[in-house]
Amino acid sequence: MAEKPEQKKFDLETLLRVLKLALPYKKVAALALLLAVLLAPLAIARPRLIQKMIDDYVFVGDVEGLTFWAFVIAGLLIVEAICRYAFIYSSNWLGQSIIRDLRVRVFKHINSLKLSYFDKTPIGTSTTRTISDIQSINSVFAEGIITILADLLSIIAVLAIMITTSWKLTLICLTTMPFLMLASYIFKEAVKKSYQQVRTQIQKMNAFLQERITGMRIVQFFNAEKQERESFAEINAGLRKANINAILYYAIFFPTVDLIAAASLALMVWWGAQDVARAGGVTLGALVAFPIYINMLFRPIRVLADKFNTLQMGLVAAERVFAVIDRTDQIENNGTIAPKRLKGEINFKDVWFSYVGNDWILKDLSFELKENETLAIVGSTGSGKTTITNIINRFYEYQKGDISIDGVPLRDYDMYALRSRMAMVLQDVFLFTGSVFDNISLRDPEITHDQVISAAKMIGAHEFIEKLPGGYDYDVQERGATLSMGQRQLISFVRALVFDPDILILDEATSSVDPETEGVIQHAIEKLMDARTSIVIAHRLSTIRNANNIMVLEKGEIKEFGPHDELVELDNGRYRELYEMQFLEMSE
Ligand SMILES: Nc1ncnc2c1ncn2[C@@H]1O[C@H](COP(=O)(O)OP(=O)(O)OP(=O)(O)O)[C@@H](O)[C@H]1O
Repeated sequence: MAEKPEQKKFDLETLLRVLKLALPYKKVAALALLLAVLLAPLAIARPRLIQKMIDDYVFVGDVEGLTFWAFVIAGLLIVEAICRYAFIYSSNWLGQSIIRDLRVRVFKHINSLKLSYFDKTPIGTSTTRTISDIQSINSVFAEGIITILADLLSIIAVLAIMITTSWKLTLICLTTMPFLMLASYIFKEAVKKSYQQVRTQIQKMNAFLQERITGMRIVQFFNAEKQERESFAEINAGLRKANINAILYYAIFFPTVDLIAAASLALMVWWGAQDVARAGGVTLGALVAFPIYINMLFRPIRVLADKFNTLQMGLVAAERVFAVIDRTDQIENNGTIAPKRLKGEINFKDVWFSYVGNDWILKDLSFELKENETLAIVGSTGSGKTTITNIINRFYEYQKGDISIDGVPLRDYDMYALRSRMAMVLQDVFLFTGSVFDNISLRDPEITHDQVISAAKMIGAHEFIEKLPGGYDYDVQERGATLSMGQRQLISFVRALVFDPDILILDEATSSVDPETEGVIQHAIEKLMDARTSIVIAHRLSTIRNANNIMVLEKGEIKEFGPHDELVELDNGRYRELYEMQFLEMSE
C-alpha cells in the first residue's frame, strides 16, 4: 500500500480529531495540562532564588536567611519532582487509555467490514493499523502535544525571567539563536526522512518474514533457503543502514547544540564579567543564575525538533487509523426477521453476481432446494461454486435477481439471526489457538461439554479426541498444525453439528485420506446432512450420488441440474463426462 500521507504538512484537522479522543478523559487531560503549566515556573524558580541568595544574603553574610532559602529550594525541588512524576504518569495514562479505546473501536470496525475489504487489503496492513499505528497515537499525547506545550511554556518562562533580570545579557545570549534554529530545522527534516526510511525497511522486513514463515514448507522443500537467506540479508542490511543514518543525525545534532550553547555561555561570561564591574550593571547573582537559564533554554529547544517529528509521525499514523474507521463498506444489515428455526427452502431466481464491476461470476442462476434436500454442486475450478455459497451466507451481496429462504428475501432477515441458523464447513479448516473444546464451541457460553461430546460421538470424532493428550482440553497450536488433515476436518464437522444448523454449507475437501479415515468422514458427512437442507461443493462420489439434485456449473451458468440417475443418462452430458472421467476413477 502506498503510504503517501507521510509527506504531508502538519495536519490540523487530524490533530483536532486526535484531541477529541481525549474527551472521555477530560479531567486527566486537564490535570496533565495544569501540571505542564505549573512545571515551567517551578523550574525557573530555583536559579532565580540562587540569584537572590547570592545578591541579598551571601554578601551581607546573613547565614540564617541563607539557610531559610536553601530549605525553600529543597522544598521546591521536592514539589517539582512530584509534579513531574504526576505529569509523566497522567500524560502517559491518557495516551494509553485513548489507544486502548481506539484499538477496540478499530477491531470492532474491521470485524464489521465486508469481506471484499479483506480481498483488497493485505493482512499485514490490518494488523499494523490495529497495533503499531495505534501505538504511535500514544506518542501524540505522551511525547507530543502536551510535552511540546510544556517545553514551549518553559522556554517562554525562562526567556521572561532572563529579560527581566537583564535584557542586555539576554540579547547577548540570544545572538547564537539563528544558528540553533537553522541546525534544528536541518536536523528535523533529515531525521524525518531517515525515519521514513526506517519504517519502510521495517515494513519490508515484516512482510518478508510473514510470508516466508507461513510458506516455510515450500521454502524448505524446494531448497530455497539460500536464496531466501540472501534476500533477508539484503533487507536486513537496508534496515541497518536506515537506522544508522537516523542515529548519525542525532550524533551530529546534539553536540552541535551543545557547542552553540557553550558559545552563548562564553559570550555571556565575557560580556557579563565586564558589566558587573560597571555601575548599574548585572549583579553577581545574575551572572551565576544565567548559565542555569541558558541550560534551561537550550535543553527543551534541543528536544523540541525531535518531539515535533514524533508528533507528526503520530498524526500520520492517526490519519491511517481514521481511514480504517471511516470506511463505510460495512455489511448492510437492515433486515429484521429473526426466526428461531428455518425450514431451509432455498430459492434462486435470475441471480447475477460479480466481485468486481461487470465481470459476472454468476450469470442468471435459478434453482430451488426444498426442505431437508441436498444439492451437490460440481464444476471445474473457477466455475463459481464457492461464490454461490458466499452469497447465500451474505459474505458478498448479489447484484441482480432474488434469493429467498423459506419464501422470505435474504435481505429481509437479520443477518446475524440468519447466519446463526446456518453452518459452514470449509475445505481448508481453520482452527484457532486454544483447546479442542473451544475450537468446537467457538467460545459460545451456551454450548455445554455434554453437547460437544455427544456431537463428537455422532460424528465419530470422540475416539480420536479422547486419545489426544488432555482430550477435549488438548491445546491446538496455531491453525491446527499439530493435527492431521482428517482430524481437522472431523473437528470442523463437530463444530458445525453442535450448532445444529437448519442449513448446512459444506465444501468437501479434495485431499485424499486413508480408506479408514475416509469411511469415518463419509459417515460424518451423512450425519451432518441428515435432516437439514445442505448445499455441498462435492468431490466424493458417495455425496454426489446421495444428493437429491446435482448442479453442474460452468463459467457461472447452470449447465445441467437433476439427480444422479437422470444426469448420467444424458447423451454427451457434462455430468456424465465428469462422472466417467473423475468421480468413477476416484471411487475405484
Ligand atoms: N474475492 C474475490 N474477488 C474477486 N474475484 C474472485 C474472488 N473470489 C473468487 N473470485 C473469482 O471468481 C471466480 C469463481 O471463483 P469460485 O471460488 O467461486 O470458483 P470455484 O468454482 O469454487 O473454484 P474451485 O473449485 O477452484 O474452488 C474465479 O474466476 C475467481 O477468480
